[in-house]
Amino acid sequence: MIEAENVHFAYNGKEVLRGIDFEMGQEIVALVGPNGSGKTTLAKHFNGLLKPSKGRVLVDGLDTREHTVAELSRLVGYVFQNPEHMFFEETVFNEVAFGPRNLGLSEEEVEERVKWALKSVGLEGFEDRTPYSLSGGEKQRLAIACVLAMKPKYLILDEPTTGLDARAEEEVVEVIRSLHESGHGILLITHDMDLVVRLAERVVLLHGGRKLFDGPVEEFFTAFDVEKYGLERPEVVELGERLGVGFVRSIEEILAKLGGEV
Ligand SMILES: Nc1ncnc2c1ncn2[C@@H]1O[C@H](COP(=O)(O)OP(=O)(O)OP(=O)(O)O)[C@@H](O)[C@H]1O
Repeated sequence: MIEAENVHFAYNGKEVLRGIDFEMGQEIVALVGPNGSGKTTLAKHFNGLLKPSKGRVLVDGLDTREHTVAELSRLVGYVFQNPEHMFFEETVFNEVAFGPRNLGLSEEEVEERVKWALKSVGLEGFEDRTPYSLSGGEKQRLAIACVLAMKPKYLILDEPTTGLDARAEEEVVEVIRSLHESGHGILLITHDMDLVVRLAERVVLLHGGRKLFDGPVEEFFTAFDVEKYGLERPEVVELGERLGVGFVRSIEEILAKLGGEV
């Protein structure tokens, strides 16, 4: 469980988190909100990169103020936006091996983890490639593999599909689904409401450093005024309503519901 209790945080005296309460387990939670609302700042509290100026954050009961980022990254993996800027090794293998080697694991264990992490994101066979030669979607999956190799229980993914074409996006979505199915809790920071409706179980909306919504994705898109916060309702949700089939997350669901009525 990741728990935030009344978290406040200020950069140079300017408060950007104003008393956030939040908790999540092994679920997929979408963290949304306009630019500058505090999403990244909040997420950075969950692996200890930032510490609250007031309130506290607990990760599986560990108070982040009492533990280092290195300790917390074994529990919470953070995949940053545009992760390709963080690659520095010459091969995909070494890129993924970097974290486990730093943990002091034997080379045999390192190899096992690298294989497993690359397989989890569908990049088997890419070991000897240079990270820079990968496509956008492959780079994103490599970044996930690097974090996964630390075997974290929770993953924070910051805009994991931005800039990807439809096919690459689909591959990343599949990786996220399968990580969730294998028991990871996933915090998805995104501006993409289509991604939210496809993947998330719960939505948390930040605005001006405050939490204004925290609930099921269905309630967010049907009972909450998302447009007021500059967010768009996904087309599939609009379509479902117009066709009178209620809340749906995909075209397949619409077809299934219509088919069921015929
Ligand atoms: N290192 C920093 N120093 C000073 N101010 C910062 C720093 N990082 C973020 N801020 C400010 O804190 C506020 C919240 O920023 P944050 O990056 O958490 O928002 P966000 O919701 O993730 O935005 P976006 O959707 O644009 O990524 C913004 O006003 C931002 O300018």
